[in-house]
Amino acid sequence: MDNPSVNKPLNLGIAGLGTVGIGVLRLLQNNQKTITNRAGRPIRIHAVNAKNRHKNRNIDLTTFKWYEDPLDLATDPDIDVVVELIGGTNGAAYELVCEAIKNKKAVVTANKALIALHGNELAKMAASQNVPLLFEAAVAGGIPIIKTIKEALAADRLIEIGGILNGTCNYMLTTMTRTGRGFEDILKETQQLGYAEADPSTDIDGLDAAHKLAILASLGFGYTFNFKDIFVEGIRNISPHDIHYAQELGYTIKLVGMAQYHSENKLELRVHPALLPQSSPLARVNGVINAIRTKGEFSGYLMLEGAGAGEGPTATAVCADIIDIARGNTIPMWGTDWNELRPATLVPNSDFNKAYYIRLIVEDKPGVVADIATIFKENNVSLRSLLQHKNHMTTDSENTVPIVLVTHKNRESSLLKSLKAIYDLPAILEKPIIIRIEEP
Ligand SMILES: NC(=O)C1=CN([C@@H]2O[C@H](COP(=O)(O)OP(=O)(O)OC[C@H]3O[C@@H](n4cnc5c(N)ncnc54)[C@H](O)[C@@H]3O)[C@@H](O)[C@H]2O)C=CC1
Ligand SMILES: N[C@@H](CC=O)C(=O)O
Ligand code: NA
Repeated sequence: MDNPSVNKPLNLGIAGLGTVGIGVLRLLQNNQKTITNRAGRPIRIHAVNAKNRHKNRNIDLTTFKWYEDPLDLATDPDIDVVVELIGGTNGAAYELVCEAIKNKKAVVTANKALIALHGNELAKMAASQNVPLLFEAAVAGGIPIIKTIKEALAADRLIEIGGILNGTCNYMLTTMTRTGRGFEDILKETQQLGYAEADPSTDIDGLDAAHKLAILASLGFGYTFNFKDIFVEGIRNISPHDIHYAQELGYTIKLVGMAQYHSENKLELRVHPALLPQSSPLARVNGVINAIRTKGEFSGYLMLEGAGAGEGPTATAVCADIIDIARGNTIPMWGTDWNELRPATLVPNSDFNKAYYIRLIVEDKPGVVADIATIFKENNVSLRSLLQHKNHMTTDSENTVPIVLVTHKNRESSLLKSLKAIYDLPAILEKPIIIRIEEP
């Protein structure tokens, strides 16, 4: 087949020279010959942009044109593809992507926040200008999950997608589990490794995982929904004590992002810490590694695991998109026309139906356990186990004791109602800790 663009170089304009941007420059330089062969044409960096031209990045930028304003990349007639690696949803990144599309440039971005919040609007713009907009790096860095859903699973209807979507949280929880160290202590170390978002609260409070989950759900199920309706809870309240008790019960604590198809126009999307049975495949995914499992009506279960963040893996995903554009792959952004996506509502957490881990700090005196059990009974919450632990959590009182409860599957509204009443008991000394249990 004749391809008019064979051997014509593909010219890139790259905005953002941080962890991912520098990774892309290095990868394109190191593997230039292989990439040219596989792309079928040379791929050249024409111009770059970042906030600070003079920062030492240990890489030679003198052969590229430098723009002070990222929007100049969108209007430069010599640029074919704008690569947005700035991050964030407002301001520079959004404007650059819109301007690039308006100027009929292909766009590659690693920006999950942008795609999660403005994806459908951008898909519509890209379709109207007939340009590709690719974002493999935006979900789970180097794991080729976007391509897998869009291409390999294109024939199937997915009913579940989820897993471990944030490398920073997974690294932190893994290190807390291995060392018994506390949350704050480990946070700084994680930031230095280059995995965390510019504002680490985006990672720790679950927002980054929610961005990725929203993209996976739109792509995999074919729906749009209100991003704010995703249930999101981060890992700030996870203590080494809960990690320890969970281990005693045969579980590991991970931050999970789960999307489930419930019925026509109804989806369940949630991000929260969860107790996973130690024998489950996700429980064994440690460190900065991410893992995503899909369940399709015909394909069944499929799990992909790999580096969800970091310079090399993320750059590989960005460059794969660039190579796709060079090859002329023009699959629409959501794998289907943007106007094929239907609106869905999301299940509120009060309607979740899960098993729960609960930790209470109680005054050790007769009748407390009976009072707790009565409240659960009144609210129709069924318990699976109750363990009273020797107190190694607090030093202030010998009469204080942790109680760890595990429930069967219950409606979350009933559980929350019970816990509110339990917290009102005078013998309950701290706000109850609740962690959902994710069982296969
Ligand atoms: N770091 C990682 O492992 C991963 C990051 N991502 C995504 O990739 C994107 C980039 O992330 P990082 O490289 O980690 O960020 P970073 O903070 O290391 O780099 C951001 C770059 O953008 C530039 N920049 C910021 N504001 C700008 C503006 N107004 N105009 C021009 N340039 C501006 C900065 O100078 C810097 O060069 C984000 O969307 C992030 O979510 C995706 C997957 C993994
Ligand atoms: N901050 C993210 C980086 C990539 O998406 C993470 O920790 O997973
Ligand atoms: Na990816």
